[in-house]
Amino acid sequence: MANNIFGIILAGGQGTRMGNAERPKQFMEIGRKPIIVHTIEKFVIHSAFDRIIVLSPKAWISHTKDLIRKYIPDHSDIIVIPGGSTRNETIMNAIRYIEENFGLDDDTIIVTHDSVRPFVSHRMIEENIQAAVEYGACDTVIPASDTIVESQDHKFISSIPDRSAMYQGQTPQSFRAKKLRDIYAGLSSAEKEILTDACKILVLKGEKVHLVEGDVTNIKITYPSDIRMAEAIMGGK
Ligand SMILES: Nc1ccn([C@@H]2O[C@H](COP(=O)(O)OP(=O)(O)OP(=O)(O)O)[C@@H](O)[C@H]2O)c(=O)n1
Ligand SMILES: O=P(O)(O)OC[C@@H](O)[C@@H](O)[C@@H](O)CO
Repeated sequence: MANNIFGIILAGGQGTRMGNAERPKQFMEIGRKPIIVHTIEKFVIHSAFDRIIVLSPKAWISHTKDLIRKYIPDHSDIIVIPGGSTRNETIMNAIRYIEENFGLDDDTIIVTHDSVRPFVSHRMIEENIQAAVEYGACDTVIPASDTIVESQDHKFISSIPDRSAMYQGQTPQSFRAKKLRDIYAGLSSAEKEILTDACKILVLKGEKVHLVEGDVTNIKITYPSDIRMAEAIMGGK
């Protein structure tokens, strides 16, 4: 059966680490355009998506729609709905919307991506779709360039894992949506509490998640210094 494929742009956060009370960081500008617009543009040009669902904080829904109307000429396939209380609740809002409006089955694929990673490439998106169809789930990663140090007490090192087996997670993270939703629904509150991404939902239950090669330029804009880094990357493109 043909896959229904949805792009899920995660923009439901407040950007507290950016320290910018005026607006959440996804609405800040780089290269004279809001970060979220750069990211949406990367998904709009990819023909595989049946729809692109953008999830923003409730208070920023109309602003998001205004930006899309202003910057994205053909925005008929873009839907804007509210995000959730956590990053994974935002993903579950997207899956619920898909189920209610398009139907949800084992062939429904979602490509979830941080709205604040505007330098995602066509290749990463394409390989995410392929891997999600073939393997059911995938994570976009880059090999760790620094040695990873673990400290349980935040004072002394408790372990230094073998760097050759270490990666840094990025996004997109892509899935068969129904399976992700069903496994997430079975997690305890304690299990949900420790999650910082979506792939761990599956990893906690021993499910396989395939690796897709990311890129060092696929940065997540988190702190003020990342804005300068993003402008530099923009300048290089
Ligand atoms: N409830 C949430 C929380 C985060 N995100 C999105 O997930 C991505 C990665 O999260 P992060 O960089 O942590 O964004 P924020 O949560 O906004 O940042 P902070 O933790 O500094 O508040 C962002 O695009 C953010 O908008 C989301 O869709 N819904
Ligand atoms: O919400 P946070 O920014 O703290 O973390 C999000 C990250 O975990 C996410 O962007 C990928 O790195 C997942 O591997």
